[in-house]
Amino acid sequence: MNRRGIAVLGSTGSIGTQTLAVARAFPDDFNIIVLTCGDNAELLIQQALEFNPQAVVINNEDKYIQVKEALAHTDIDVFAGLQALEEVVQLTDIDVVLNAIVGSAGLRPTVKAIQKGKDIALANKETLVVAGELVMDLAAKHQVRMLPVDSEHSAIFQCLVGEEQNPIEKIYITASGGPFRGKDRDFLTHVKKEQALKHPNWVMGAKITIDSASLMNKGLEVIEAKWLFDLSVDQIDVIVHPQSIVHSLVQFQDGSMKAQLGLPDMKLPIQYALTYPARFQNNFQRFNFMDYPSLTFEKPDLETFRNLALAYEALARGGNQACILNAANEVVVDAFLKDRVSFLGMSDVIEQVIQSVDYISTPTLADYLETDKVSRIKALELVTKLN
Ligand SMILES: NC(=O)C1=CN([C@@H]2O[C@H](COP(=O)(O)OP(=O)(O)OC[C@H]3O[C@@H](n4cnc5c(N)ncnc54)[C@H](OP(=O)(O)O)[C@@H]3O)[C@@H](O)[C@H]2O)C=CC1
Ligand SMILES: CC(=O)[C@@H](O)[C@H](O)COP(=O)(O)O
Ligand SMILES: [Mn+2]
Repeated sequence: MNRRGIAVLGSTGSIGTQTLAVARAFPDDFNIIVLTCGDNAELLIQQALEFNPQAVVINNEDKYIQVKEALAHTDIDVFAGLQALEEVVQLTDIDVVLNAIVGSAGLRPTVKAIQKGKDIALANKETLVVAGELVMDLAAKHQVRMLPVDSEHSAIFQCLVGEEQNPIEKIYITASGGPFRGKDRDFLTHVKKEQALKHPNWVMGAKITIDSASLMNKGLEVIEAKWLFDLSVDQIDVIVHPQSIVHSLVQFQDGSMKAQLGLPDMKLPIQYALTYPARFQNNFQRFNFMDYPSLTFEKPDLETFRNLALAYEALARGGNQACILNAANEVVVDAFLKDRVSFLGMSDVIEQVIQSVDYISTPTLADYLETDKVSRIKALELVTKLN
């Protein structure tokens, strides 16, 4: 494989730092061209000094001077703001844009990168939740590869290698069930962010960890899978698997099922997205059957965890519904992390926002951006009213 030029969007986060750990292990194979972050200037500077990219972007414009001054003795170009993010993803030496931004803020840079013909390694599931049809059509038009980083989608992607001629009958997306698996609504009435932030198997950023606890993460992943693998809603099932060892399964037309297994470690799906179709030797910890004598499976509880049902409904209705769901969810998760809404209140607000924002059947990019904005305003209003 030629040395691959990589842009890491969201390099200071959980996926971003693990991506750089992978890049660090294979300096002859990966060349970091761009690093970007939201707010964490100190870590961005440290990463830039280690990887010597062509450009860095910090979204928070107030921190531009701090980064600029710290890198003044280097050749690294320093930029700030969303517009700059959309420009740097187009740099000639970039082959793959690994998008590890959290939230719908990841959509516009993904679109720009695709339009410039860059392959996308996608952790930022919100991009496909908000505008899956538009993004996948654009990727097909520009012959760009959409390489999943999300562990379940990477698992499905790996199961599909060599199966290009064989239609999928069904996929099973596994869910850990989160820290509140088996709990009832009485229990959930009183849970606090400290409890919700304790994921049983994965160490991740705060937003996705809350999504896992509320099962919204699984809802977003159902939508992400629909677009990545071109499936209908009834071909996508969720199965709770508390050990997070089976990362997802594909069932083919003859009833045969393939699964991908491994320890819960995001470095593997990140590495596979960057080396695909090759597999590189590494020293990640190996699975030991004796540590997991029993792998178990159970049905998700959609009545207690309404977010998963809401996501299925939004996907079935189509248009801008999943965009509304996602925007409302981003607002309520932020509010929950600030103790401004209760755990169960999050689904109440999301449901009300979906009911109140106008439906658009075939949205353009501008429609999605406007829907995202309007839905956030509505969700904020409802959160404020609840307080
Ligand atoms: N963590 C995981 O294991 C997994 C994550 N994912 C998905 O990957 C994505 C990233 O998740 P994760 O790494 O956990 O999240 P983190 O919160 O840890 O990191 C998010 C990154 O995005 C940056 N960022 C935040 N807001 C903006 C913005 N408005 N504009 C530009 N950059 C921004 C942050 O910068 P800063 O910190 O400097 O503010 C940080 O670098 C999410 O979509 C998540 O669902 C999917 C599967 C697993
Ligand atoms: C690592 C990863 O891909 C996460 O999306 C993970 O799946 C979250 O765990 P849950 O199954 O609890 O949502
Ligand atoms: Mn996942």
